[in-house]
This record gives sequence, C-alpha cells and structure tokens, in this order.
Amino acid sequence: MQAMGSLRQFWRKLALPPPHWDNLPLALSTAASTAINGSITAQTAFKVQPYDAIPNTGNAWMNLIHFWRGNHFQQMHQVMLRNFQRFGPIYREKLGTHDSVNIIMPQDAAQLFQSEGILPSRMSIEPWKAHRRLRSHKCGVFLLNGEDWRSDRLILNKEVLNPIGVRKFFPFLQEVAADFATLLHRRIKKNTRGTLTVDLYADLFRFTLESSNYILYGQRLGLLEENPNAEVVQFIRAVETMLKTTLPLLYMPHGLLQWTKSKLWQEHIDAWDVIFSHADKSIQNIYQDFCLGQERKYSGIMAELLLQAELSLDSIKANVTELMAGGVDTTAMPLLFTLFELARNPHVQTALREEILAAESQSQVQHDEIKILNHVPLLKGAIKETLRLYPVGITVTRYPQKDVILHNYHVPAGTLVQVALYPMGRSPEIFKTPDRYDPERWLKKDDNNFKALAFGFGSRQCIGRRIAEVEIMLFLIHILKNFKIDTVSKADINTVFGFILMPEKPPLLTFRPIH
Ligand code: HEM
Repeated sequence: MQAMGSLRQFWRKLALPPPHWDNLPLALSTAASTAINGSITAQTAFKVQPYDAIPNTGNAWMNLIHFWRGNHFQQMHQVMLRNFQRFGPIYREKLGTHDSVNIIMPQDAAQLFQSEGILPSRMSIEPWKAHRRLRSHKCGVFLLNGEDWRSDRLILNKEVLNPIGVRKFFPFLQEVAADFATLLHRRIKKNTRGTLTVDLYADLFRFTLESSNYILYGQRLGLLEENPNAEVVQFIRAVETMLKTTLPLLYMPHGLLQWTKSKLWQEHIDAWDVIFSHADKSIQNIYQDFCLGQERKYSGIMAELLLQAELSLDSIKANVTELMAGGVDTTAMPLLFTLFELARNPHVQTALREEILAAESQSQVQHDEIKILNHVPLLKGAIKETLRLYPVGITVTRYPQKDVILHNYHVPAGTLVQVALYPMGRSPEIFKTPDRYDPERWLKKDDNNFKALAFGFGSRQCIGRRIAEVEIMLFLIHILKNFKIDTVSKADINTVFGFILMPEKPPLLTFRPIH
C-alpha cells in the first residue's frame, strides 16, 4: 500500500488528472517474481494475472488513424508518459501492426533483461530491412538476429567497444574535439564583443560526422575548417530524413511498404541510398589504399576490420554503414542538451570545470591522456544525467526468450516489451527531484540499478557506446576548459521525437573565452 501511496504522489506531482487505479495490478512487487528455465514461478502472495488482463490502449487501427491525424508520432514520449499516468506502471500499447507491453519501473526492466537469453532480440525496424532487401545489401548488427548477429557482433566488439579498440581511436577523437574549440575561438575573434551567441545545432552535426568519419575511415573531412561541401550537407540531411521517416513507416503492415509508392516511403529509400553511397565512396578510398599496401599504422576501424579479414567485405560494408548512420545524430543531440543544461546550471558547470582541471594535473594523465577518463566521475554523471532527461531513444525493446512475470502479469516469450526510458527518467517515483539536472545523483550510494539504460543493456547494448561516451567527454573537456557557457533563455526546452529525441527549437548558447 505504501508503494501505491507513493505512485499516487508521483502522478499528483506531474499535475495530471488521477489515473485509473483500478487498472493497477493487484501486486506491485515484481522483485518477488521470477522466471526460471522457461517456467514461471511466482513467489508473491498474489495470484499472477494473465497477459490479457494488462491494461491496454484499445483498437490498434483506430489508434493509428488517431496518431496519423494528430501527428502524435512526434509526441510519442509524451503520449507514453500520459499512458503510464492513465494505466499505471504497465500497459499494452496497440498501434497499427505494433503490439507491445510497456514498462517503466527499473525492477521490471531487470526482470525483462534477465530473460533475454544469449541471443537478445530487439524490435525489428522493418523499413530499414525493406531497404536492404530492395537494394540487395547485407544487414549489419542493428538489423541482424540470432547467430548471424552474434558472430558479427563479437568481431566488431573488439574494434568498436572493447578498451583496446577504444585506446586506438582515442587520439582521433581528441584531435577533433580540440579542433572544435579552435573553431569557436576563431568565430569569437571575428566578433567585436568577444563572445559568441549561437545556435550550435548544425555545428554539432558537423562535429559528430567529422569524428565518426575519422575513426571509421581514418580520414578527415575538414568540416571544422571551412564551409562543408554540398555532399556532406546532403549526407547529414539524408540521416535526418531517414530517421524522421522511419517512425510513421514503422507501424504500417510490412507487405504494404514495398508496393506503396507513397512519398514517405520514397523519401525513406532515397535517404538510405544517399547514406549508402557516402559510405561506399569512403569504403572504396580506403580499400584502394589498403590494397596498395600503404604503410601500416592505425587508420580507423574499417581498415582494422579489413586487415583482420574475419568478416566478409559485404558484412564490413553493412556494419560500417550502420555505424556511420548511427553515430551522428545520436551523439550530437546529447551534446546539445548537455551544453544547454550546463548553461542554465552554472554551479554544475563550475564543478565540472574544476574536476577536469584537477584531473589533468594528475601525473598519470600527463603521461597517458586517455587516463583522464578515469578521473572525471562527475563528468560521467553529467552524461548519464543528460540521457536520463533526454534519452536519445525513448525506449529499449526486447522480445523475452522465455515467459516472464512483469509487474505481476504473465508475459509470454516472444512478446515485444518496451522499457520506457523517457517516462522513467522523469518519474519522481524513481528519481528524487527528477526535474533537477544533478550529475551528483549518480555518484551517491543510492540504488541506481537499471536506471541508466540509455545505451540499452547486456550483450546487445549500443555497440557505439564507448565511441559516444569518449566523444562527448572529450568535447566537454575542451569546451569547459576554454569557455564559459551561458544561455539566452533558461526555460525548459520542448522536445520532439523523430526516432530520436530532439529539441523542438534549438537553444541559443553564449560562449565566453576563459583567459
Ligand atoms: C549518446 C549516443 C547513443 C545512444 C544513447 C545510443 C543508444 C542506443 C541504444 C539504446 C541501442 C539499443 C541497445 C539495446 O537494445 O540494448 C543502440 C544500439 C546500437 N547503436 Fe547506439 N547509441 C548512441 C550512439 C551510437 C554511436 C556513436 C554508434 C556508432 C558509432 C551507435 C551504433 C549503434 C548500433 C550499431 C547499435 C545496434 C547494436 C546491436 O544490436 O548489436 N550508437 N544504441
């Protein structure tokens, strides 16, 4: 009953109308329920409820029409928040072809991930797969499942996620981050006021694209030097369009995709074609150098994969293209949100700057720059804090491989389950004062298990996680050492969901050099 009371408080604090408490399951304890060897053992005093008893959002097709008409796809994160408020901490969402169980509590996420097995499987992105089929491209790890996924993933992990791989591309990310600070200094010098007030949205895309391109192909694009050439602008637009068009296409029947000649579908295919042709050009350049037997030094992830020859050329292409498409917007958005939060929370900004300066004075760091990453816990907390409030993907999905009990409901193996990260991050039931940007919360002894899930979980978690974390940390280190950041407005940013979470209107930020 105590849990019920605090959940009630949660909704009250959200200033939303009271939920239908009748819909709450009888028992709120999931920790006491476990799925063992495929058979369910409920250790609660309450009777486990059947799957069909999970509260649901009603007719799938009516819901889809409602979504299309109201353009609710862009507000999916807010819709989910309201649905948890209406139905309680677990509900079934039916939308077109899509039928999922949505959960919010970290304990339920823990139950789910414990039942994912050794070949975890995520919600399929059918429009992306349809493009690969149409163009006879192979799929990379994002789209693969089963043993095919596992064998590619184990090979890629070594160069992309594991510490030895990270150490190799660290200097490349360091170089691009330093160049970004130089770019801002250059712009400030041109300005008589000695400061720069700017919407950094486009520049952050250039930064993340420059970084990704460098670590994948070992080549600089020069995006931080001069105005980007038309081809690069086209690539960035294509990634944006690909992400934006994914969401509405996701809920259409699979068969419809291929033969509908809808504008949306055509835009989607064209965007992927541009992404693939960009990757293809870069791959061909590097492949030529490689075949010419250029002097052997580390020149990026792609070259390492070619050298190791553990994956076929087609698989390398498919995976490297996915890494390229997956690494630009996903990292640019948290950078923008972090800068904004630091600008409107000057005390956090100062604390981070002091931590960085102290870390740099450590003798280990002076001999080995990568070690700085071990001496900046608050900075790591800041990244977690940004992703709590603004998770790039608003859910993490799984098809459990065996039956599982979630919030005292029986959920059969193979059901699509979504952990709702955005509502979780904003819930006062789960985070104290959730509206506060407080990186220190991650350093306290509180139970933070299954609360930092922005990169997913386990063996299927984001393979670009280390790239993103290191890229963001180095960027912030260079910016904080060089500039004080301020913002024109401290008001909350409205967000929209276009397959990733983005600001509706990018904030204006002011940079003042620290002399
Ligand atoms: C802050 C930045 C990022 C966030 C928050 C993020 C988040 C995620 C999440 C939630 C998943 C699903 C994980 C799961 O199901 O457990 C994922 C998968 C993936 N991400 Fe990221 N990502 C980020 C950056 C990147 C970057 C920089 C790259 C590429 C360089 C990348 C490439 C991928 C790929 C290829 C997968 C599929 C992995 C697999 O299924 O084996 N991501 N990401």
